[in-house]
Amino acid sequence: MAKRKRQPQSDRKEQEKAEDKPENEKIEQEDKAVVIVEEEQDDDERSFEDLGLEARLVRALSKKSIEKPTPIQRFAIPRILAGEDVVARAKTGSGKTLAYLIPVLQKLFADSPSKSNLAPAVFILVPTGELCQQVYSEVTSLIELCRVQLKVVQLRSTMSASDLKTSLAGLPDIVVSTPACVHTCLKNGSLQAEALQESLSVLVLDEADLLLSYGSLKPPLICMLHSAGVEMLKKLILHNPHILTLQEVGDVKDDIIPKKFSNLMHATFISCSACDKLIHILALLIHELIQKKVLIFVNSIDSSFRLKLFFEQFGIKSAVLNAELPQNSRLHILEEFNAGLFDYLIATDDRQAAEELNDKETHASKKQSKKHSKKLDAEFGVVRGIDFKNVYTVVNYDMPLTAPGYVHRVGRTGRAYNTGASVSLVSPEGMEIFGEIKSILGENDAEDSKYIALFQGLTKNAVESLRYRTEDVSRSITKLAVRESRAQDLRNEILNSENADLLKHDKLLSKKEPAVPLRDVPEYLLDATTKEAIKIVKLARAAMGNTGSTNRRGFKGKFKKSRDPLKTFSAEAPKRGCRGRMKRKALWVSREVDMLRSNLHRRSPNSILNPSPILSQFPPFSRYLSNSNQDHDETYRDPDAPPRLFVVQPRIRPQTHLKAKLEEALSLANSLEQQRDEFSAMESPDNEMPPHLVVQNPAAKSPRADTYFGHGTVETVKCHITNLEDKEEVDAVFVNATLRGIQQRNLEASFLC
Ligand SMILES: Nc1ncnc2c1ncn2[C@@H]1O[C@H](COP(=O)(O)OP(=O)(O)OP(=O)(O)O)[C@@H](O)[C@H]1O
Repeated sequence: MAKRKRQPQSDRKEQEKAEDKPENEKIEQEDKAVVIVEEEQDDDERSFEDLGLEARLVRALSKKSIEKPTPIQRFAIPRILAGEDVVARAKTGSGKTLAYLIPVLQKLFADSPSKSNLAPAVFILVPTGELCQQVYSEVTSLIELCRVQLKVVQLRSTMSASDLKTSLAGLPDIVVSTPACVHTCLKNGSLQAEALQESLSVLVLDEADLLLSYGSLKPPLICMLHSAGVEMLKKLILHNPHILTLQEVGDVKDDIIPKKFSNLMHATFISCSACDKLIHILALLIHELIQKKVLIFVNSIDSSFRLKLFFEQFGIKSAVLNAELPQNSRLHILEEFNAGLFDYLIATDDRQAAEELNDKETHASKKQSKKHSKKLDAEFGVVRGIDFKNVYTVVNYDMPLTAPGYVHRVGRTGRAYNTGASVSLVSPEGMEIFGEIKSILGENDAEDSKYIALFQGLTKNAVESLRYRTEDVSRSITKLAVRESRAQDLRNEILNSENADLLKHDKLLSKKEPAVPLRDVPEYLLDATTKEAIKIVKLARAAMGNTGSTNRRGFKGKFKKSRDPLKTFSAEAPKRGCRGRMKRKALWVSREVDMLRSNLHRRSPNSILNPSPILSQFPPFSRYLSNSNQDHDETYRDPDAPPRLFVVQPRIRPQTHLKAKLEEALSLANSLEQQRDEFSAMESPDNEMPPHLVVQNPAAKSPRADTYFGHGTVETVKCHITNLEDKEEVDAVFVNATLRGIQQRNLEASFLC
C-alpha cells in the first residue's frame, strides 16, 4: 500500500472532503487538483533543492547536466516524496522518467528497506524491452553517481527461468520489468504474490495506458506516470490521486505541439503520391535538406527493408529496427544510433508490427503450418518513451495509424530543451489521418493556427532531377530482393546477437554496390531555392556544432589499421591528398570521360588530354559577363559550373546508370537553357547568346534541349566545333554516343584547338 506522509494542508482538506462524497463528485474533486496545478505553474521557478532533494541527488543530476527541474518534475517530485498517488500527464520528452525516479531514489535512500522484506520494495513496470533497458540504465547511472549501495535489476523476456530466479535471489531494491516478465516470475515462483504485497512500497507504471491495455494490473501503487488514459487509471487502481496535467497539455492539441513547444519543434509535411514518396525522401536526404540524425518511421518491416535497399543504391547507409530482430540486437542498434555511429535509422512502428504479428498468426493457423511464420516480439517498441539522443529529424515515411501515434513519433525529437523537426510524407491515402491530426491540433483556416507547415525548400525541379534514377532503382528492388535481404539481415543478427559488438547494423544488404554512385548529384542540377535551403540547413547544423558526420571509429575502431604500426606497411604510392579529391569533385565531369582521359594520359602524358579538363578552361556561362575581365584560370572557375563536354555512353551498364547519366545531361541542358533565357533578358549591349550545342539528345528528347543542333554524329559535332569562330562561345557539348578512345580524343582536341 502507498505510504502516506506529509501532505500540503490545503490538499489534505480537499481530500478529506472528497472522501465523504459520492464517486462522481470525487472525480470532480480530483479535477480541481488539475486546476490548482495550472494556476501554480507559470511563476514556479523552484530548483531541485527547493523541491526537497538531497544534496547527493542534486549533485548527480548536475553531473548529468540537469540543473533545473522541468515543469512536470516540479509538480510530481514533492507529491511523490509526500507519499501521494500521482498520475502525471505531460508532453513527450518533458522529463517524466526523472520525475518519478528522483523521488523514488530519495525515498529509498531515506528508508532503507526492512530486512524482513521478502520481495523488492520498488517495481517499475514498462511496456517494452527497449524502455526497460533505458530506465534501467538511467537508474543505475544515478545510483552510481550518488555512490550509494542499491541493487537494481531488470527482468527481460529473453531471460530464462533460472536467470530470472538468480536476478531476484539477492533481493534487489528496484526491479525494472515488463508486465509479462513479472507474470512469468509469479508463475514460476521466483516472486511470491503475498511477499510482494507485504514489501512493495512503490509501484511505477511508465506509459501506464499501454500497460493497462495488457490487462490485469491490480497491485498497490504510489505513482503512475503516463501520457493518456487517466480516466481508466482513476477507475482501476488509484486512490484519490493527484492528477498532474500541465497547462501546456491541458487539451489534446497542446499535447502535440503546444505553443511553448513550437519554437523547439518544427513540424512540416510534404504532399505527394504514394509512389513518389521514395523520390521525395531521397531528395531530402541526398540534398541534405533535413538535419541529421534522422529517425524514419514506416508501417511494415518490408517497407523498412525496401527503403534501406533503396538508400544503399545512392550510397546512403542506414539501419533497420523492428520487432523481428532479437532483443540484444535491437538494444545494440539503439545504443549505436544514440552513440552517433550511423545517421539514419528506419524503425517499424511497434503498433503496426504487432498487427503484423496478429496477421501472421492468423495466416499461419489457416495454413496449419507455423514453419515459415516469423516471430515478432510483442514487447518491442521505440515510439513510446524511448529517449533517442540527438535525433534532430523524425520522418513519417508512412503516416501513423492514429493521431496519438503521430504525437509519440514526433516526440522522439525536440526532447527536453532541445530543438527538433519532423517531416511527414502525406499521400492521398494518408490524407484522412493527416486531417485528423490537424483537427486535434486545432488547425483551421486562420494563419496563426497552422501547426504543421508545408515543407519549404524542396522544389519540383529538385525532385524531378532525381526521377529517372529513383524510378529505375525502385523497380530493381523487387519483392524477392526485399525478402532475401530481410532474411539475410535476420540471420546475421541472430547469429551475432549474443556478441552484438560483431554487428554492424548499417552494413550493405544489396548483393553488390552500385558501380557508379548515384548519390553524386552535380550542384548545377539544383535550382536556387534548393541551394538556399541546403545552405540554411548547413548553417543551422554548424551553429549547433553538429558536423553531421557519423563516428564509427570513435566507438570501437579507435586503433585502426592505419594507426597500427604493425599493419601500416604498404607498397602503394601515397594516395592523392584531400585537396586533390576536392578539386576533382569541383571540376566534375562524367566518370566515363575521366576514365578515358586517364587511360589516354597514361599512354601520352604530355598530350592535350592530360587531366586539365576542358571545363576548367572557361568560366561558366552564367559568369560570363560579371567576370569577363578576369583570367580564365582554374581557381577562377565556379566549381558549381557544369562540364563543358558531357559524354553519355549508351553502353553504360546497368541501364539505371545510363538513365541517370542521360537524366543529368538533360537537366544540364535545361539548366543552361534557363541561364540563357536569363542572360538574354538582361539589358546588356553585349548579350548575344553563345551557341548551345546539343548532339543526340538524351533519351527524354526534350524539345528544348534539342532546339539547336538536333541529332548528329561525333563527326558532325567535331565539324560544328571546328567551324566555330570562337570556341569560348560554346556553352556546352552533349554527346550521347559510344566513343572509342580516338574519337574522344579528336573531339576534345577539336574543342580545345
Ligand atoms: N530537468 C531536466 N533538464 C534537462 N534535461 C532533462 C531534465 N529532465 C529530463 N531531461 C532529459 O530529457 C530527456 C527526455 O526525458 P524523458 O525520457 O524522461 O521524457 P518523457 O517525458 O518520459 O518522454 P516520453 O513522453 O517520450 O516518454 C532525457 O534525455 C532526459 O535526460
